[in-house]
Amino acid sequence: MKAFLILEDGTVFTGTSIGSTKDMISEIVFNTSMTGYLEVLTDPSYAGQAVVMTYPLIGNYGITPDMESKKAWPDGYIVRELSRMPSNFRCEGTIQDFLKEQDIPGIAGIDTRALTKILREKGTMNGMITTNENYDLDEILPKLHAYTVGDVVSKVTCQEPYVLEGNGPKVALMDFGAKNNIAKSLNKRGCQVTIYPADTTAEEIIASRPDGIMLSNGPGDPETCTEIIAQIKKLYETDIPIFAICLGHQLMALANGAKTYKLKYGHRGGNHPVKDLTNNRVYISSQNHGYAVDASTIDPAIAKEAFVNVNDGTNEGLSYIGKNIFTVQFHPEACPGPQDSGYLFDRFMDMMKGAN
Ligand SMILES: NC(=O)CC[C@H](N)C(=O)O
Repeated sequence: MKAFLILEDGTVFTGTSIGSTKDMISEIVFNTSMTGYLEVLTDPSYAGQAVVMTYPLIGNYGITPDMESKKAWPDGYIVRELSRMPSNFRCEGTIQDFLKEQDIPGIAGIDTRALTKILREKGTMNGMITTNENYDLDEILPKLHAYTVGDVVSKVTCQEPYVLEGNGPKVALMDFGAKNNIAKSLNKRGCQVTIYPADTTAEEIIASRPDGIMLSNGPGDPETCTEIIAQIKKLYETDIPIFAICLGHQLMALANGAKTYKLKYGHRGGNHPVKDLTNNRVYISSQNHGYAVDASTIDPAIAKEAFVNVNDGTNEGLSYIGKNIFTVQFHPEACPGPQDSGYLFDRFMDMMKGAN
């Protein structure tokens, strides 16, 4: 069956329908990872977005147990070619069946390079995937212009707290849409990790007397998370060590008076170089974000820039002055992507043990 991807600027790509055949409107973003398509599909930070994979062949090792959450989150999926014969010793099924099962509409067989060039030059924009050959641009384009995603954190967070047992430090992980490997990375280092819903109050977290607090990644515009930001401000006031990733990093900055802004087309992929400003070392990082902290709005008495993106100079991390708090925009938990910055979990362990 034919499918059409219609962009807000009126461009139309014609391809083949994959997954669900329902109509979908979403923000279209591109990811440059060469593998790890399952981790991308199950990363809750993609809620409210449709993902274009720039790597031309997707699904060649099928469905494997590499899920970063219980389900797939993107609104839509856009690929050049889907593998018809996946092959891997861990393969449990095809991506075609997975997309159908998860009710995610998609389109295959389009020139994803041309599409990515449009998004890179004009910036991220909204789009629609439809199988209706009689689509009417006059009706659709105003809908695309008007579309906004709204509050998505409440859709992806867990409903009840749950625990990963461990004999080491007790970590309270705030789930704004956490990827599984954040809790796993801490648990692997011995931590007892309690995962809390995003609307848990600071008082409740503090009362549980954690040795450390972890603020997770998550979807949407950080500025819309006003209630969570207010709770994070109270967590900042304590002496509890805090480590934050991606959305968590942005929310901690907002809680301390800094501003965030939307990047033209975001950073999504597995090879983004970031520089650690304490030793000028460059690490290759996994990234997935559309917003960034505006470094010029950070109060130098509160925090200093700890990492910058080598490609475009945007902020990639902050270290809070006089506090055991550090935050990064990239993903030390990888999944998918390089594990170069996994040492940051060790730094957090040292903080919790009082070494820093
Ligand atoms: N992966 C994330 O946590 C993304 C944070 C935020 N939603 C952004 O797009 O910038």
